[in-house]
Amino acid sequence: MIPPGAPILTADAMRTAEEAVFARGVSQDELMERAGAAVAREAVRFAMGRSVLVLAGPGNNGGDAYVVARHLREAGLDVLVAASGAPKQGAAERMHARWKGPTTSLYGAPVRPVVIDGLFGIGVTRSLERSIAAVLSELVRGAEFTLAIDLPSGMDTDSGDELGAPRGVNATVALGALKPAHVLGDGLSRCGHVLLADIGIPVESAWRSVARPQMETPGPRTHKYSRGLVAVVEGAMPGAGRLAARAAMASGAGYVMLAGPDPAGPAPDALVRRTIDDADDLADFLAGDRIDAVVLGPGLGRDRRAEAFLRAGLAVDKPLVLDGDALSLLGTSAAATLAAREAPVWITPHGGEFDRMFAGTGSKIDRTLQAAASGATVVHKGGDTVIAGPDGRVRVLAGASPWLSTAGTGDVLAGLLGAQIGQGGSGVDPAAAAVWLHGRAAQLAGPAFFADQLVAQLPEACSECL
Ligand SMILES: NC(=O)C1=CN([C@@H]2O[C@H](COP(=O)(O)OP(=O)(O)OC[C@H]3O[C@@H](n4cnc5c(N)ncnc54)[C@H](OP(=O)(O)O)[C@@H]3O)[C@@H](O)[C@H]2O)[C@@H](O)CC1
Ligand SMILES: Nc1ncnc2c1ncn2[C@@H]1O[C@H](COP(=O)(O)OP(=O)(O)O)[C@@H](O)[C@H]1O
Ligand SMILES: [K+]
Repeated sequence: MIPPGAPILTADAMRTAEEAVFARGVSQDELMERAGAAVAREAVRFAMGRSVLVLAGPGNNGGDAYVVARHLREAGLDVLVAASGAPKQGAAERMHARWKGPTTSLYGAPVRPVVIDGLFGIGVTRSLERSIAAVLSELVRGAEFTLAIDLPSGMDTDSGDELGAPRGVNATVALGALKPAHVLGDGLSRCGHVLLADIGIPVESAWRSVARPQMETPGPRTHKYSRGLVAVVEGAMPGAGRLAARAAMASGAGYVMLAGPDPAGPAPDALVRRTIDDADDLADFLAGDRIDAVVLGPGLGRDRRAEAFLRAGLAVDKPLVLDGDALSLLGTSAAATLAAREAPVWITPHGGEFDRMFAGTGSKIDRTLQAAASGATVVHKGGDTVIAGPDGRVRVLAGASPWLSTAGTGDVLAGLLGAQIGQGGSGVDPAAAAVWLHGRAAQLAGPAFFADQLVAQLPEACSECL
């Protein structure tokens, strides 16, 4: 569980935000006291009177840990600090000096039912030594509940790669803002529930976790065309196009058309079918005045006809979603092709498709932003779905149901996005709305669902946004 709509800051950006607070006259001690008090408030609730082992490292994460230990002791709990080297300077050293309770070495610390992990936070620069990682892992495994201060110790803050962090942390209190490691990669399985503590650091960030969108209830003047006409292009695998079309229908589109060489098929009857003979025919159809958004790629195929359909789609001056086979066809020329297009375009690659289209360096957020420099809004899917716009805005949905890893759920997302952009909106906002609805529908569907059943949950997910 990740706090929705929360800012995400890199380690450097967090330090800059912290400096601004110091420049306004807040002392380092005051900020550390706030951080420790915020973590202690959560820790007391979870400890429920059990004895606590506070792990304290040599840096500021350790400084926070000594504050937590003091508060928990004042609350009447039995607290033991296990230190890996005492802090030598600054606020952390002063917090260490204020700790009057028992302290032991990290090595040889006893297992206790509650562990507070304050060894390392955003200052980790290299993999933990094996001996530290092993002790940490053992103490966490032996505990009934572990709460990490800012991050589980041994995470790369900006990429979410684990650098020795233990498994089994139940909750993490993110200080001041989320960091990429709370929402990316290994962080998804290492942080447990992520709680966010406001410690009075003003944070500005173009990067945020996805929040529940606000949808509009149709009014007396609404008609089917004003709610968006979405055209879904069907190809070699008709089921995929139909899933996308049904997802658009079940998420608020006023009118959905399925266009392809042979668009007949099972219900729903409300889906309007249009036979397309060739790419010229498709271009004429898509250019029609009424069409607000085009979805192209699910089940399209990769043959010459599919290529021609893709060219026709790219040439149309309408908001466009490219998914699946369309992305495979774009391949390594994706960035150039997308940059050449003037009308808005969204692409929805999974990790494999993304890697076939873009090189890129850095974290998943960095690489998705680099891809969005092509002018497309990029929805880089996975357990951590990263949405990046050409304007530099980023939205991340972390921790969606892993049951989504079933064929056709990507087609559903493409249709959902078609419905969102058919109703207006640009860049990351409609993409974040589509990804939220997709994730919520998956929660509602529970375990072991298949893509059709995900579509069935979309009206319920929409009802939560009204
Ligand atoms: N920024 C904010 O807004 C606020 C930040 N606050 C808190 O500060 C935390 C960041 O503190 P920080 O910068 O002192 O770094 P931290 O995580 O304690 O680690 C540095 C120490 O660990 C060591 N070390 C590193 N890697 C290692 C390894 N692999 N193996 C072994 N050692 C390793 C490193 O040693 P060195 O690399 O110098 O040898 C250094 O001694 C942040 O997460 C939050 O809790 C709050 O108090 C207030 C608001
Ligand atoms: N382990 C997972 N946890 C959360 N979401 C996942 C996971 N695996 C896949 N998903 C989501 O499921 C969808 C799968 O899309 P995709 O791979 O394109 O499937 P398909 O092409 O079969 O429709 C994406 O929205 C992705 O984010
Ligand atoms: K920590």
